[in-house]
Amino acid sequence: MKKYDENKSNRSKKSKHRLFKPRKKRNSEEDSAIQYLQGQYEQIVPENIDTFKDFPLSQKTLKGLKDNNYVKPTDIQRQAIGYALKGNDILGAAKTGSGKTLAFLIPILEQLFCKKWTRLDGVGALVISPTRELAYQIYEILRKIGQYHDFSAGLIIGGQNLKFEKKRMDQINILICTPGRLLQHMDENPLFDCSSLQILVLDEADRCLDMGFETTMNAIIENLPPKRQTLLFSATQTKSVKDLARLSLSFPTYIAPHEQTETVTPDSLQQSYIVCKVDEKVGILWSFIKNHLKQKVLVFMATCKQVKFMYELCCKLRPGVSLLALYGTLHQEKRERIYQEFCRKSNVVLFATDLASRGLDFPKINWVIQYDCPENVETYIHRAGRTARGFLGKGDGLLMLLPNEEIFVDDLRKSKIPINKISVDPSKVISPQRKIEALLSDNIELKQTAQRAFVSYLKSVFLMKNKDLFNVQLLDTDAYAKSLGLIIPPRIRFLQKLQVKNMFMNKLKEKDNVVEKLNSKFNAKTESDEFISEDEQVSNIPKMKTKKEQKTDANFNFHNFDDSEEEDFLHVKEKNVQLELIPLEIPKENKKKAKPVTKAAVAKKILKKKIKVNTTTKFTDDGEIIEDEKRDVKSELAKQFLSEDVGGLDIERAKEVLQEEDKFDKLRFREKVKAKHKEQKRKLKHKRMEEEGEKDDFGSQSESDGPDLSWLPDPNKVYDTGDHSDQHESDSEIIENRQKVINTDSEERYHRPTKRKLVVNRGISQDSVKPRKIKKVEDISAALTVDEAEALAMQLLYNKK
Ligand SMILES: Nc1ncnc2c1ncn2[C@@H]1O[C@H](COP(=O)(O)OP(=O)(O)OP(=O)(O)O)[C@@H](O)[C@H]1O
Repeated sequence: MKKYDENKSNRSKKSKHRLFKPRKKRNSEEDSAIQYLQGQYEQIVPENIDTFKDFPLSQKTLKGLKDNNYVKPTDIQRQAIGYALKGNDILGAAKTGSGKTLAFLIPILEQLFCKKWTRLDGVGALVISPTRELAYQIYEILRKIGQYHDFSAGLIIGGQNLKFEKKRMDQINILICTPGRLLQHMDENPLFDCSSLQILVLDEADRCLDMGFETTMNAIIENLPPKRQTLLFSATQTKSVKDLARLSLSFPTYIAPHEQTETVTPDSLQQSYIVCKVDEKVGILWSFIKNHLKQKVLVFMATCKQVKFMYELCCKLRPGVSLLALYGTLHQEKRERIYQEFCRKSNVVLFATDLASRGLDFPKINWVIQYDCPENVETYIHRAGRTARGFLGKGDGLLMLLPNEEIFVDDLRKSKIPINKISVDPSKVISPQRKIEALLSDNIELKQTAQRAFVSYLKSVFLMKNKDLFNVQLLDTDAYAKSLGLIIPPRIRFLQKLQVKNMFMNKLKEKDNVVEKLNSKFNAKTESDEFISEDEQVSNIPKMKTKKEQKTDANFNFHNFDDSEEEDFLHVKEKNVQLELIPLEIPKENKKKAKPVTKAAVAKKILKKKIKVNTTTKFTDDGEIIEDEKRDVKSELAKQFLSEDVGGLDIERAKEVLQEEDKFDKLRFREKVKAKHKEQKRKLKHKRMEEEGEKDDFGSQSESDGPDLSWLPDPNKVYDTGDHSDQHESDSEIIENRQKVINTDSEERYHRPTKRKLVVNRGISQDSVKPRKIKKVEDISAALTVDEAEALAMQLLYNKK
């Protein structure tokens, strides 16, 4: 309250600058009104309350209620408001749709009014709701009935602009929030301060305090001032002492106006159930929708994926009514839009998860269908309670159960829920299976959605706590897949794993039985063995097996277990009981004692073995190590640095080393670039040559044909006189040489290659381009004897003539 006083003084300082005289008068009026109201609190008798005016409420609140047509309080309002005004902690339980929201909003307004709460006083009341939609709904009702008050109210829920919320947190008096976002502000927002909190309200308290929100709620409660008023409301109120202790309630008043009534659900709610096979569900729901086109229907399903699929499928099948879907994985804006659309429309079907099961007050719902069996009775009550709300509300509920789920009806009846079995007229059920199959074959996305829906449903059944009620093994998965239009049932990995695990457990059990048998047999045997001579006993002891043999025996028997093997198994065991039992019966204590291998231990081991971690060694085909240049250090400085075995890291030194290494890296890089350029050039050249080759193919003769020398004059015609027989040399060598000389000579005359001139022009030394053939002539002349040379000269002269 200290802060409150400080703020009051601040306020008076500020007000000096304004015209404040008339306000002073009003203040005194207000004070006396507050005093009067507070004096009346002790005299409230719930039974005497007929209208809201009978409560000692402020004019502002009464006006707000009247404007919204709230004249007569409901049972829970009549009983709870009085105690709440007195400042008692309250545990309120009343049927769904019985007006619990006003039962806590009116006391909040009144308490803050009586304490003259202002913006500067910070958070005075905190309302926590399990879902965003419910928080939004409470916020809207508060805005309506509190319109004449000067308090500021804030809606703090996930999916909204956190920055925007953060800036305004210090100006909010009444905070409506979801647990997650509230904790986020508590942790991250320095402007958030709830040290002067007066009232804490948990709507759907049992849900807020259950396992799902446990840690978040514990953290929130820790941050709240212990001196406060706490109000808990729900249709299925928690009575758990543990929960109440968590909230440190001080002598809470338990208010349950409907506890003595015959039913826990609204009287105007007509409830029925049907039993059908899992593969009939889609057909029945589709037929129901087709037969209730002029109604407002809410269909609850177990998972988001089912909702998504059913919504998309029905949209494609076009039943002739508006369709909506509401589930947690949708974007917040979309969720809000759908919520409002469903509130507004009258002929509409909404597919939803349990997100919409608690607290939401959709107006005038005709039917609530529970397509999948609810987790427990509480969930059933909240789902069904979305219809038949308020004073005049009426509605119907339909629960669809599988044959094995029919036992759930007993639980419902035990919990005072009147429900009747009805049967479906098969002639009225139109199964859209063929259409669905056709749609799925055309639309791969829809098919994938169907597959996900299929798996998610099985998973949800598998994860349910109540195994008597939910048994995934009893589901005809193939038929169910077909009903969703999936001709080939999707793989259900978690089920396959489960089956393997079950098999494993069964075999273990069988083994345990065998071991027990063996133990008893062994005991019996040892007793009888006492009468056998020592020698005989020795001969009966089998040869000791090595550990490895024991292990393989055990494994073998384990994996290939059948009756015949059991015989062998028993036989062997009888002889060597001690050995065979070891691998089978691993004492649990021993298992526990096994030290977990820590990362540090692994690192130590590696260090001991001197293994260089994070290194890769590459080998050639011949087994030689390929050196990785990138990893090896090159500079002397780096080598020295690595060889030093000093703990820690000298950053300056490491920098120097890196700089040194950098030089080598640059060199390596340059070399690489050069090699790359070279390769590019080579490729370019190769390409050019190929292109030239291609040109030849099209332009002239191909290379393989050789150059066309047909235009050259025939050397024989040029040099020959005609009679070759006379000129035949006896010596073959001379003929050969002579021929060469003739060729050279003719080449010189007719084919002086221009290329050589070009080469000379480029400045290449003359020696390197010396015509080889001239050299050959020199060689030849050198190799000839004097006589031969003379003969050759004569011949040449003769030819010239
Ligand atoms: N005094 C009243 N007079 C007329 N209508 C009322 C009054 N109180 C509540 N209602 C109407 O009754 C409906 C249900 O109220 P509310 O949502 O508070 O119920 P609830 O008990 O919180 O339900 P649930 O358990 O499902 O959360 C609302 O439409 C609300 O406007």
